[in-house]
Amino acid sequence: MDENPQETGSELLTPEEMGEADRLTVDAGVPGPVLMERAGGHVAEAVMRRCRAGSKILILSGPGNNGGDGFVAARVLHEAGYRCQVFLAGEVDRLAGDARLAFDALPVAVSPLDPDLVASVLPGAAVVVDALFGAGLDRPLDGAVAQLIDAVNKADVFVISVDLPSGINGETGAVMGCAVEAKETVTFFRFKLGHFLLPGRLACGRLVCGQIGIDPAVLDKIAPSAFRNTPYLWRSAWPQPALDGHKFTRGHALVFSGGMTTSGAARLAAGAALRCGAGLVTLAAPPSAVMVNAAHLTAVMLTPVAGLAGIEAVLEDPRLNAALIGPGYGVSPETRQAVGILLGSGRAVVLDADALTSFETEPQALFSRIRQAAGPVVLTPHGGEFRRLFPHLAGRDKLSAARAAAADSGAVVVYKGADTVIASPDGTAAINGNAPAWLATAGSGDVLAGIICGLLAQRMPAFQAASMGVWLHGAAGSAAGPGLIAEDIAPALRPVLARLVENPEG
Ligand SMILES: NC(=O)C1=CN([C@@H]2O[C@H](COP(=O)(O)OP(=O)(O)OC[C@H]3O[C@@H](n4cnc5c(N)ncnc54)[C@H](OP(=O)(O)O)[C@@H]3O)[C@@H](O)[C@H]2O)[C@@H](O)CC1
Ligand SMILES: [K+]
Repeated sequence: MDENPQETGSELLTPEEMGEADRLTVDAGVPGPVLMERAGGHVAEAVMRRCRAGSKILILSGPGNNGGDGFVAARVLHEAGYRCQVFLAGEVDRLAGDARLAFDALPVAVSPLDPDLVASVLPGAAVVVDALFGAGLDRPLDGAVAQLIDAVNKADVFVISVDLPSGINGETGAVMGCAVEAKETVTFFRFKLGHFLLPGRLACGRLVCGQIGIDPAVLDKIAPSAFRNTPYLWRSAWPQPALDGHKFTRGHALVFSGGMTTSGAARLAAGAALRCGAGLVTLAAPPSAVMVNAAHLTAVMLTPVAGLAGIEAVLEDPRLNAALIGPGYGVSPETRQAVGILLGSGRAVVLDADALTSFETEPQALFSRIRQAAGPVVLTPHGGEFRRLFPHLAGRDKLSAARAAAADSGAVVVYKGADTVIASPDGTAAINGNAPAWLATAGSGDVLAGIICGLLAQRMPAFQAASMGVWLHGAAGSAAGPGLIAEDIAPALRPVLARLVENPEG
């Protein structure tokens, strides 16, 4: 991503919040045309980085201010010696405000947007600037514009989208009818939610954020509650090992193993909990699975735990301060009871996989126990588990579904996927963007649950632990590279953690 993180910040805005930032800036005395001039200037610079003066550039402008940014870019590029051809979707007479001013200042003729005409000139274009629709898109695209977008997507051209690929909803990342598939997207001030939520993220190509003179102080008033999941979000809550500390100050995680033939998931999780800094990790195994676990474990400790009474007994050790249950544990009424015991124990608890599915028929029973729990709780559902626990949220976009799930359950919810959303019951949310495709492999989720449990054992607050866990998991997956299997993730945490220690910005 082409950005200076200090300048760009990690806040993710809705189009409405961006509109508010714009209004506050204009109220503070920066004229709208100045903002548009800078926005169009960033677009022109992106084109100039891509090709030389003399190249042919097609600018597709829409009827609003997104189109206005396109007109500014066209003027700047024309003045710099590029051959610009501008098309307008809509009536010239309906152009208003800043977009109208930018149109009037254009030294280039503007043609009405005829999809066939544009398609005929596409092959000769070095760059197509997509300035059709941005933040103001409020309904699905259809008709001639949809036909045009289809032609642009099929052509082998380099598309730079202004603010958002046209057709992508800036708040949800949804495709509204159809959407431009850009190679690069140039947005302004702060990234928007739709840049990071799928499928929007896939349509954006490379992301660039340019500053246009909006004072970041406006964010104090806007108070955005969604963030990119970067180290900025959680690094200050991460307790780095101190020389005068010892393993007990770094917490003791308890990971529950399934039976003899399903014990691998818990071992993956336990190893990851230890690798990410928990002082001690104990695997609690049913008697049938003690031998198989003993044959595999070295630094992770092992304790036999027989039935629910065994869980009660192991929890008598007050040093065990975080627990994970679910991976390979089995879906059953007994699992529900085991979860109930953990939630009543005051420990930080991570519920994953079978621990979630066991509550499919009575999710409200789980939520009421979570609300009574004295310790923090993190739920880590993938799409299927999410639908089982929160069927009433079907059809919602991922961010609002995750937020509602957190509010309904009282837990921090990690709604997994290529665009994992971490949501807290108070509405704060983070969207993760560093997971490589090859991280979606058997056992990967078990490792993630273990990492989060290990960070909770180190007494990180739940939202920060979950966010850091998701980020570490993605970074380790990238470090391990293609061909990765779940066993590779925990070892790959070492260089990632080393980089974080050296450079807390990651
Ligand atoms: N905020 C800022 O700080 C800054 C913002 N800037 C720029 O402004 C952009 C936002 O501008 P915007 O609000 O004018 O909206 P925009 O995306 O141009 O679309 C609105 C037009 O589209 C139309 N329309 C909508 N849906 C449609 C559909 N499906 N099919 C057909 N038509 C449809 C709608 O028409 P109507 O509903 O009236 O029929 C209206 O005419 C933003 O993305 C950024 O690029 C920069 O200049 C820097 C400062
Ligand atoms: K656009």
